[in-house]
Amino acid sequence: NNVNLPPSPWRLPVIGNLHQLSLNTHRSLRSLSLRYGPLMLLHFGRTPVLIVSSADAAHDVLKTHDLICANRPKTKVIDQILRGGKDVAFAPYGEYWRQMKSICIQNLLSNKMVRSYEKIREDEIKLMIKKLEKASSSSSLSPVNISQLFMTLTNDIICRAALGRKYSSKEDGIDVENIVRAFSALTGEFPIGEYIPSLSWIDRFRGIDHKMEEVDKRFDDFLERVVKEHEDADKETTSDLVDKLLTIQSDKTGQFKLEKDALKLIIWDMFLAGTATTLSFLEWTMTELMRHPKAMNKLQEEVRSTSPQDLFVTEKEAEKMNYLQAVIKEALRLRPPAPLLVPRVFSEDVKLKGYNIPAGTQVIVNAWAIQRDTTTWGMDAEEFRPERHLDSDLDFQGLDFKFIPFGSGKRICPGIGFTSALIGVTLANVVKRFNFRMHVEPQRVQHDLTEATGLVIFRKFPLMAIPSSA
Ligand code: HEM
Repeated sequence: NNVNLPPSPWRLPVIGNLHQLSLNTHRSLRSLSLRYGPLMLLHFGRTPVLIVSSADAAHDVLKTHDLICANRPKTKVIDQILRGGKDVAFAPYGEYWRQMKSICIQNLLSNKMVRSYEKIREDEIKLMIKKLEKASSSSSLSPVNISQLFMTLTNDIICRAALGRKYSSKEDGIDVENIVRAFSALTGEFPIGEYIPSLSWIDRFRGIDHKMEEVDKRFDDFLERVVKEHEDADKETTSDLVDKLLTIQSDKTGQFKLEKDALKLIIWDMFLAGTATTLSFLEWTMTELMRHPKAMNKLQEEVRSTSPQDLFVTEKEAEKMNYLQAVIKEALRLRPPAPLLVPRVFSEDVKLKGYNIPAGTQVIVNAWAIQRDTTTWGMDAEEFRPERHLDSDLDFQGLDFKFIPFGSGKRICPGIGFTSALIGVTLANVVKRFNFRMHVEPQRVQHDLTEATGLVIFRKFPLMAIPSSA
């Protein structure tokens, strides 16, 4: 029944509203929602998709109706790479998902586990600082690819915490960073066949199907090797995530059976959900700081005055730096790494603000638009201004719906602690030791802030800067 559906823009036969979306979906969706309202119904092909664009509407969906909106839609990428949602992030809501999420939390993401990786973080940040020192002492003053440094940092930390050691292309002939990039690019390719099955040939023609198979195969080969290495290793000496997963798998007495595919998909999720988002956060935060020298100076003053010269800023110190914490919040507000969160789907019919939404409707929450809404954030909502957080208790734990970079409710990101521990101490140590001059290649001046496409938004072109020792 089509009675009292939310407002919809005019749509074309077959493709629905797809022609109204640009590559930067969060931006086109906001423009449409400004005309059609905070609850707007679009059609991707024949699939109905509810677009949620205000804090108030997000509260209704993610809190009031969290339970019937806790499923994820099924897609081709999920079917192929994630074996129909046998991972955590795309598992259907239910007992399997609950068990899988709790395994990740207990064995990698809990506060206790996160604290145990402090030394790993410190080691890797120090290595990154060494690279910056080398660049800053060279007489050539050549720009450094900051995005690449952050990619290596996050990737190496996840590798060491989850897999027990670093995997790099040089020694292992395997380039994990590249797989992460390739998969992220894939989430930005709009698979038309997903929504319009009769047009699936276009995906084959564009090579999406082939790229998907390739990413799948490369990552699977990598994981196969990691698992084998752990199976062969001396059990007494190691206890990383993979070891723990193998123990759970071999436990025949427990009620939950962890299949081999599921074990690999947990690792896959930790990699993709963890590396891409954290990298995106770091590169955009540094971008904003370099574009806002006043904020950068204030941050440097805070860090340099509270942490003794030449010493590594500890995590405890970083947690207490008010301006640093405000910078982190402001970057998560203005440039949420996953601007449309992760899509959900209604498992039952539901009534929202008087509108009828049928079961099976997909739900996209435009956190990016909500976090730039002038009615809740004020007229300067588009500006990067960390000061707005200084006298406020507002947090990103998913309780206040005007600020939801990690989502909310049952499906909230379980990696908030893991990420928070890393980003503060990374930023503090980097800005403490170096001043940065942004370097934009002349042919890219117009595009310096261009966003790549994908579920997680990277910079389209890497952030380049010339560091000098402070
Ligand atoms: C700045 C960093 C990060 C951001 C912005 C972020 C954001 C998100 C968002 C928006 C969601 C969807 C929430 C929802 O549907 O309501 C999510 C889910 C998830 N995130 Fe994160 N995340 C980050 C870091 C991490 C890290 C470090 C890990 C693990 C190592 C991780 C693992 C996951 C997993 C497994 C899910 C799926 C949860 C579920 O479906 O129940 N994330 N994240």
